[in-house]
Amino acid sequence: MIEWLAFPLLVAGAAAIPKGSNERKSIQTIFENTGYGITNKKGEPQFPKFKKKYPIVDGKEEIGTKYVFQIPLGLPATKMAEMEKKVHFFSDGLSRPVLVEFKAWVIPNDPRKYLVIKVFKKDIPNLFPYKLVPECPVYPEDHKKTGENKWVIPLGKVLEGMLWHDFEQIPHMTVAGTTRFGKTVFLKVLVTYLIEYHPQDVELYIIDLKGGLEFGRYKLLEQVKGVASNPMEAAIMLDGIHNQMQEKYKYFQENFYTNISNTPIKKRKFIIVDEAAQLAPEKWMKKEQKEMLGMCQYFLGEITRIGGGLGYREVFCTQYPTSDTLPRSIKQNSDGKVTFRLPSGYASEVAIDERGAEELPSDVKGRGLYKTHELQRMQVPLLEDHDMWKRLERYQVPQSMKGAPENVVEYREKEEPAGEDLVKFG
Ligand SMILES: Nc1ncnc2c1ncn2[C@@H]1O[C@H](COP(=O)(O)OP(=O)(O)OP(=O)(O)O)[C@@H](O)[C@H]1O
Repeated sequence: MIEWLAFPLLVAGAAAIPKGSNERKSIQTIFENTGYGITNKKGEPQFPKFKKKYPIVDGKEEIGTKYVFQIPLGLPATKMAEMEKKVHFFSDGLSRPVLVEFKAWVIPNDPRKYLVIKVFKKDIPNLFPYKLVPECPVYPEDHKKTGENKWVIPLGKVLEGMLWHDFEQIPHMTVAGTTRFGKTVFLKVLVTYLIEYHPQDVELYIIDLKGGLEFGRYKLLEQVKGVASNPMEAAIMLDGIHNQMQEKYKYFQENFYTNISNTPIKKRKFIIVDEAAQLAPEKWMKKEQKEMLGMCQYFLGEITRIGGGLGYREVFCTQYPTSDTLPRSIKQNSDGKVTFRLPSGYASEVAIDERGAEELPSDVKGRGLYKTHELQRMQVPLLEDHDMWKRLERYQVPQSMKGAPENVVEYREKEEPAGEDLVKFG
């Protein structure tokens, strides 16, 4: 019978990785020591076979080596998925950062799936200044002039280079993380980058429930259409946005538009909520207060449910990810999930559907995980306030010229060929 090797048994009789051996041999020794294979009918152990290796390159720099192995026939895919998670077998053994993947098209013109062990020369940095964020490859060099309709932001540095989030592909995002680990800095990176790359087309609605101090100054930016700093203001703002969205829905129906990406409409509206736990109704609250918070959560859920195709993007942040603070309706429709360090595996499961955020280092700020269909470990760029304001101050306009942009209270759609819309503040 062919069977998956019971690795604890083998570990007991494990051979040490020979000193001075090369990486490839070390990986093979790790396969043997951890039982990363099967025994065939004759009782002979079979391990993945080395096929090829390639350099891993970031820009002009060689940052590691990719080892491609063919797995023995009969090794089940479920075991491969398990093994992808046991990456520390390799990183501990090789004393290097490692990624393990099982995927197709690793070898040119070969659609078969192979086991890929990527060994990197160095780990992601503990500090990644914003000014080192490279030009995003999706933006043409003269993007700031042409205003190309791409909505990508930098998330951070990962082992393989730079990680980006594309709001056209994944319109909504949740962000979790215990206080002081980097959520606010991440939001500042997001807002700054969006404004720098889309000064004409981005509209920001900020719900800052941490007292309104952190984002108060943003009110002065021409792209910021409203800052709500308590649940009542949030409810009014969200009610206005919800009305806008319904109008827009009708407008899309009348024009046979199915998704904003395929229309001439250039504007995108970002609704940023920090700290969402303040919107969770509590037992001790008065009925009216509970209803108001419930309404906010309902509107935020609706934005993620139908807003994506209409050009609304939600970024929903919380320190305490629980089923109350991160409602299912929002989480299910937010396919990009960022988390910084969290206090428990349970909180991590709520935030990203798996454990891991509780194991992020406690002494590295801005270290996070990004979950889509896969999980990536990243270091978010550090953008200091003075640098941010140097970049943004040109977009500051006197409050009087902006009207009173506290809340969105009325919405009118103006039928222009470009499909631009008007938001009126009261
Ligand atoms: N990406 C980063 N790189 C390096 N240091 C960072 C990074 N992000 C945050 N820090 C450091 O950690 C401090 C706290 O970060 P931040 O204010 O973003 O935390 P937070 O999670 O939003 O906390 P709170 O919820 O209390 O506002 C920052 O002042 C900065 O010194």
